[in-house]
Amino acid sequence: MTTTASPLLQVQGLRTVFDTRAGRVFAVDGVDVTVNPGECLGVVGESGSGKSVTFSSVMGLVRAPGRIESGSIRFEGRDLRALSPPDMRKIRGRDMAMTMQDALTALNPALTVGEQILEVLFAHDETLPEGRMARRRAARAKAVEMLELVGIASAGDRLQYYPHEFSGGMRQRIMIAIALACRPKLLIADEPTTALDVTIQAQVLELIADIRVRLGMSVVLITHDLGVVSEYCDRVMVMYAGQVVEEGPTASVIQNPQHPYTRGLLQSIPRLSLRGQKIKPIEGQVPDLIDLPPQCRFYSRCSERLDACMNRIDMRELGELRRARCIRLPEVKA
Ligand SMILES: Nc1ncnc2c1ncn2[C@@H]1O[C@H](COP(=O)(O)OP(=O)(O)OP(=O)(O)O)[C@@H](O)[C@H]1O
Repeated sequence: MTTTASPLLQVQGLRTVFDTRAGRVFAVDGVDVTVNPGECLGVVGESGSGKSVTFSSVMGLVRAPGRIESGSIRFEGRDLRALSPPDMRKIRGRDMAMTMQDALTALNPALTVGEQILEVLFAHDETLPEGRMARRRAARAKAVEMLELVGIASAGDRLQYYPHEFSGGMRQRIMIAIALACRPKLLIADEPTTALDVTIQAQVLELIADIRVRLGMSVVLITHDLGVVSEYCDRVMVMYAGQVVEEGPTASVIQNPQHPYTRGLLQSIPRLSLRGQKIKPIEGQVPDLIDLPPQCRFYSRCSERLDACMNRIDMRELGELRRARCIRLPEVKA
């Protein structure tokens, strides 16, 4: 993917916190994200690393007790944090859309899937004709088209069905259809396959990959699975305890991981474990995000730690569009 085109999404220094009874949770702490037009960015990391909160922040969907404390979020150059709630609602749905991990709770159980797709189209689709009946007819035709696009047969009839009448895989497809109703430029798919069995997982991922090419959109794929990233993503961003710890073109990161955490992730999955090495899980726990010491966040779990890792560790540019947050790495001066 070229780096010369202006980014579709550019996030800099994002900090999102949750004020809880136990204290302030630094869920996202100084995260930078770039998504270029047409590319697929994989976001990987263990549970609680801040993947969902980062992209809920981008979508303007963080709710109290959470809030964005600082950072800038630009979409096609527009500063999203400066937009009014109605202007942000317009962008959400029309220009960028996010599908949630659990389709059953994300969909409205009281509305048919047709009503839910129509709701999005009526709110955002400026190409619908004037006049109540003509508008409804055109929107219905588009809803059928979207269900067909995500591979749902007898789409016209299925518009009358409620979410619970579909299987888990079908519900994910419906959520994708709703997200795509207005042909957004960016689709953020948060763990689209978590609740699904392996065959259906592959179908949903293929579907997203296929639609991405057909609609020419960018995709952010949030996942625990580096295997999925290696198959579908141009670039990967590895998150740990609210920070990005490594980033770069997928093949380069997977063949030559620079951060000990990325190496740990690779060794903990069967398909991609480095040649000749045994599969082994990363020992220890993600640190408590409330009381974070200034040191490297991976310190307590890192087998390569040095005394100097007790200091604050910044991201280092490594050349070839790669970056990692580890003191052991030589910095490349541009
Ligand atoms: N509503 C909330 N209240 C308090 N803390 C929260 C809330 N939502 C998220 N967090 C904090 O933010 C951290 C990051 O959450 P996030 O959902 O972004 O992780 P994730 O990497 O997407 O994990 P998963 O893969 O399990 O979805 C959590 O560990 C939690 O500490």
